[in-house]
Amino acid sequence: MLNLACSFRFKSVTATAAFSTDSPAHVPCVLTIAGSDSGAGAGIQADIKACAARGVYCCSAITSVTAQNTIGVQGISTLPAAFVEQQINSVLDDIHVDVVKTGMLASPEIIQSVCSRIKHYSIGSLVVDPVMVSTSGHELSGPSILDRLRKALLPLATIVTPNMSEASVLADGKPVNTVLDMREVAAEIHRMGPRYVLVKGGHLKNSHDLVDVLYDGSGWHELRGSRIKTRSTHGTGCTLAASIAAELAKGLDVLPAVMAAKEYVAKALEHSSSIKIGGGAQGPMNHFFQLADWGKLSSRQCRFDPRKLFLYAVTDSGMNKRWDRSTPAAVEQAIQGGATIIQIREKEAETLEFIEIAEASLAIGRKYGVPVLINDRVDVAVACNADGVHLGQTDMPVRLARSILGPGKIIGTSCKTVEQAVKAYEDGADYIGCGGVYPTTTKKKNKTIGLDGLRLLCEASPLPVVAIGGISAANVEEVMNSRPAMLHGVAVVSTLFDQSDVGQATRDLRASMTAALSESTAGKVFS
Ligand SMILES: Nc1ncnc2c1ncn2[C@@H]1O[C@H](COP(=O)(O)OP(=O)(O)O)[C@@H](O)[C@H]1O
Ligand SMILES: Cc1ncc(COP(=O)(O)O)c(N)n1
Ligand SMILES: [Mg+2]
Repeated sequence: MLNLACSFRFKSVTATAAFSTDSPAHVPCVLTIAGSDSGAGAGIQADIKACAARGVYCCSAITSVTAQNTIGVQGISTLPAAFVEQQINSVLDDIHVDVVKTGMLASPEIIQSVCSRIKHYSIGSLVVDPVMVSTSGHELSGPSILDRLRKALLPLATIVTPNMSEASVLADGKPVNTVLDMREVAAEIHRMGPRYVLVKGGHLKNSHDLVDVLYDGSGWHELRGSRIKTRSTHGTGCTLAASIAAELAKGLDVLPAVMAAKEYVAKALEHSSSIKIGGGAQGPMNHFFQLADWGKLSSRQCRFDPRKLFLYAVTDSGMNKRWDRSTPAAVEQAIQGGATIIQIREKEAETLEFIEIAEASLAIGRKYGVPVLINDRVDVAVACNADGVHLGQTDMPVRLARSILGPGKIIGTSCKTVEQAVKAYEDGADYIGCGGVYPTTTKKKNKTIGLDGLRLLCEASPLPVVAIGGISAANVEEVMNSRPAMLHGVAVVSTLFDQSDVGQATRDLRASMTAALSESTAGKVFS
């Protein structure tokens, strides 16, 4: 548990501001203009759920009402454009909306009305999900809308998010079957006016990985994720677009917003594979898999669980080479021995080799549910969709890394002083690595702060702390018995990896930690 005394001291200023009556906090707000899905897996219903799950308020203007379920679409009733316009006026005349998101717009007249309202209310952030065919394969908007979509709506869009078949239709039937096709069609659609184009790869065939391609007018970002085996894919596109709108409403730039939204959709899919709603081929997702209160999520996705810091294994390429074993093999042995979090530290590897090592280690971590972080290299972490990064004081600043990685990734940073710890908290870090507690050869020129330095920082830190530096089974009891309030674990390098048997070394360390815990008298910290 976090020590409230410590965290309260640093949060008291924030807490006062957050609860002061004279300036109520601004709640990020999205207006979705889309169709209703009676099955509630897609459309307006998905948008409102996704926004709520992301901590954002969502208003709605309904364009069509569909009789729909997990089997398909049984009927569509499209509303008059004037009434869609009236709904939009009602919202925007009264409520401050940060981002507008459009879904199913089934007539050219409705598109015209939407464009006129976007201009009239000077909406500066617009996410267009060009819904044409539902995931169940039913046409939702026909070719009659294409002209207005391309010429009137796309030029107003911050980002447009077609799936592969929608991208093909927008590009006059150009085949879109491969990632290369996705890159090319994204550039073609970009020429129609949107600032960003995200071609979604959920329908990529014969590919273990899923790739979404984001094009910003000058370069492409291939956002990879593993395909999740589930029937609960109804509404994935709506949910992604609404989540992007929610992240933009919270102030993220487009790339981090897309990445945070992808992360959310992937987690929702992972948590939905067990739910069984409806009898059709595509069931809905569980948007609320991480139920949390409004305030917490709007600033950051679910809080980092500090228990993950308990036995923190930091790999070392030199040691693994010395013992003639690959880093992924060492990672698996450490996890099997009881490591609770992994950091891939590759000081000599070239970028490609680092990415390959990281991807292989991530696959192992995901198999055991153990987070795998990347040391220093945010670019490598983005490239392999790692669970997060650990940054030194001279690496990329935490605040910048947070803006790139979004709220869903774990960011740790090394601190020796209380000032560094407070700044890490203010900049959005999840935990602090504090050391070197004892002299160590693993990190050159590393000032040793001793147990006193560790205790001093832990007592003042607003974030969970993991101790690092020369820690082994021989001295871990002393570290744990010092029991500073925010200490949640120990990070070790040579104790595990400069050994012939990593698994056994990990088990020995864990046994010493468990023994120290059972004898300790101070309050529970290593929970
Ligand atoms: N089975 C899956 N596993 C992981 N991600 C998926 C899966 N299916 C879709 N996605 C993701 O969901 C988002 C929506 O993609 P897609 O399903 O192609 O859109 P649509 O629902 O509009 O057809 C994309 O980010 C895509 O990568
Ligand atoms: C009313 C409505 N709007 C949009 C979709 C697209 O759903 P998906 O996100 O699966 O492409 C849908 N099926 N129904
Ligand atoms: Mg879609």
